[in-house]
Amino acid sequence: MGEILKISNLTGGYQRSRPVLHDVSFSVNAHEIVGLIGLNGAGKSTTIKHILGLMEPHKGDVRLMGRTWSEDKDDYRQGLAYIPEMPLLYEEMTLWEHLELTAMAYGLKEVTFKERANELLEEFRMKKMVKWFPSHFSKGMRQKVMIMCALLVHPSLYVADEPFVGLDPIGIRSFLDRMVEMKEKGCGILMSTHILATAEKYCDRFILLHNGRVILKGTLQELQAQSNMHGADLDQIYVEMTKEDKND
Ligand SMILES: Nc1ncnc2c1ncn2[C@@H]1O[C@H](COP(=O)(O)OP(=O)(O)OP(=O)(O)O)[C@@H](O)[C@H]1O
Repeated sequence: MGEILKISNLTGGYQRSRPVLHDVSFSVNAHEIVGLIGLNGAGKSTTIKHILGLMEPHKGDVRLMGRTWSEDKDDYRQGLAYIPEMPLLYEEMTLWEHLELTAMAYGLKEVTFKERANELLEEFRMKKMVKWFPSHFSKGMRQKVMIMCALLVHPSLYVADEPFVGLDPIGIRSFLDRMVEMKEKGCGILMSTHILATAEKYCDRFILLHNGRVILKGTLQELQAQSNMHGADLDQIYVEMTKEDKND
């Protein structure tokens, strides 16, 4: 199976003297959605920062299509699209300009850009707002701009950090439908979320992080077998595995 992202024995964090992640290893393949699951402070966002090349590993490495970020920064960056938890928009740029800027950063052809942009505006019900500035957007609308920017480009890997926050049910459905479509086209998708019922429905595999370590990984069936909880759902496994006395 085509390996898109491979994290090997990653130890990392904000200070070398105090790593947050310890020996984290997992991969994301083409044609799969992988759920990154963990309690508050487990290390999901820190893992994502390492994937985005914002932080240097203390040990181990992160490879996107076989390359590390430091080997080829531009190529690495164009290979992924990121949907952050907190929408980051330029207050002086309209919605359309945000889409245009993304298209330029990824070297999208004009015709492809316009076709995809119009489709996305329609689907996310944002057509009326193309000339608006972010100060007029609701929280969910801001998140939709981030999602539309990510969907405009077709990278090898999508990384989404809590993508549902602030979205209405139709927005969530559009986002998930699109993720499934991108997965079918061969992208790999890594999605961090606390909404386990949705994760269980859409993710092919899961990575359970706890205190900066991977405590379980695999399909739901594999997680059930590893935790000796046959028939349990993701929520039950997660609660059981993160009980303080079990792992500390
Ligand atoms: N900027 C920072 N500087 C130092 N430590 C940080 C910083 N950001 C996060 N941490 C620490 O790193 C650890 C992991 O945090 P991280 O944000 O990766 O967790 P998370 O799993 O994304 O949590 P949440 O579900 O709350 O978003 C925590 O102990 C946190 O205190």
